[in-house]
Amino acid sequence: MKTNKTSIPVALTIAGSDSGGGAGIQTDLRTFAFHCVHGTSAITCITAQNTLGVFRVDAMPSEAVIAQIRAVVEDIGVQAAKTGMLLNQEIILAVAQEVRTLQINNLVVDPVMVSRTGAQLIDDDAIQTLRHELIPQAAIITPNRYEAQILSGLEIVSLEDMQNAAQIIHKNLGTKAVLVKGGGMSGGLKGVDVWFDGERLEILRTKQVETKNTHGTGCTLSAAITANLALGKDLWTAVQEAKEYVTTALTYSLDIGKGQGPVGHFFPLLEK
Ligand SMILES: Nc1ncnc2c1ncn2[C@@H]1O[C@H](COP(=O)(O)OP(=O)(O)O)[C@@H](O)[C@H]1O
Ligand SMILES: Cc1ncc(COP(=O)(O)O)c(N)n1
Repeated sequence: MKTNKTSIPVALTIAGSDSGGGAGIQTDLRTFAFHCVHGTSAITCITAQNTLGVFRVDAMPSEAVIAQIRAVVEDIGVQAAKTGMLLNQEIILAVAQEVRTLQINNLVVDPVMVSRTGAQLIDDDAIQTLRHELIPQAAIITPNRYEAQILSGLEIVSLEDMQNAAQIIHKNLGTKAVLVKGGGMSGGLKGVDVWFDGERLEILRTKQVETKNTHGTGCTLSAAITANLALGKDLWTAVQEAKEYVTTALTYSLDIGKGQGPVGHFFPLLEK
């Protein structure tokens, strides 16, 4: 049988495993695949997790995280990368060092600290390291409401607060662009995100999707941005298209488990 040798963009996710398959590495790889981007991974930790919550977290040794990143980048090469749940200070330092040394470009940092169910997903001392070592190397960071509060020091209840937080985070943390996500907001702001890149302050609005099944929205959005960057799109286009992708995935979210089910990626197949 003849094989087709296909050249394809490659993206890397450096993140945690979600046993329930709704967030983390599992949803990142799925998102890459639905963008026709080859997905590679460096696993930072293993969570025992389902639609009801996170029950246990086991960290990978930082040397194992470093080895995975090097194995991928030195052989296959990546056009874009994202970070998700990095868990502790040692892993964040290791990742920041590798990103610098291997000159990984197009880095999307999803500063996973607190889930929308309120579960803390990172050690307290790791937040400072994330802020000073990794975020300055990012093309874009994508904090949710609670993460934006931690990074900006502002309490966020209104659209104006989201706009102020995006500007403060951009000024203080040295990233090229910031997207403050509104999934944790109330008062009609759930589908509303705020972008700031030092020049343009933009509001990305979509319809608010009425579903309890929102597990994995943040991971899906940052993975879709990463996939779009790997495909060669500029940052603003990558964000706009990723926002459309996550909105559709929410519309097709999966009613599985007893709690918050995951967003659904199978919409192109279901619509056939
Ligand atoms: N109910 C909803 N309707 C429409 N968009 C939503 C809804 N919930 C979340 N989103 C969108 O999903 C993306 C992820 O945001 P968010 O849920 O705040 O992130 P995280 O999962 O990190 O907490 C954002 O683009 C946000 O606007
Ligand atoms: C392993 C892992 N990584 C990230 C998240 C955040 O998920 P969400 O996209 O719902 O904010 C999670 N719950 N588990």
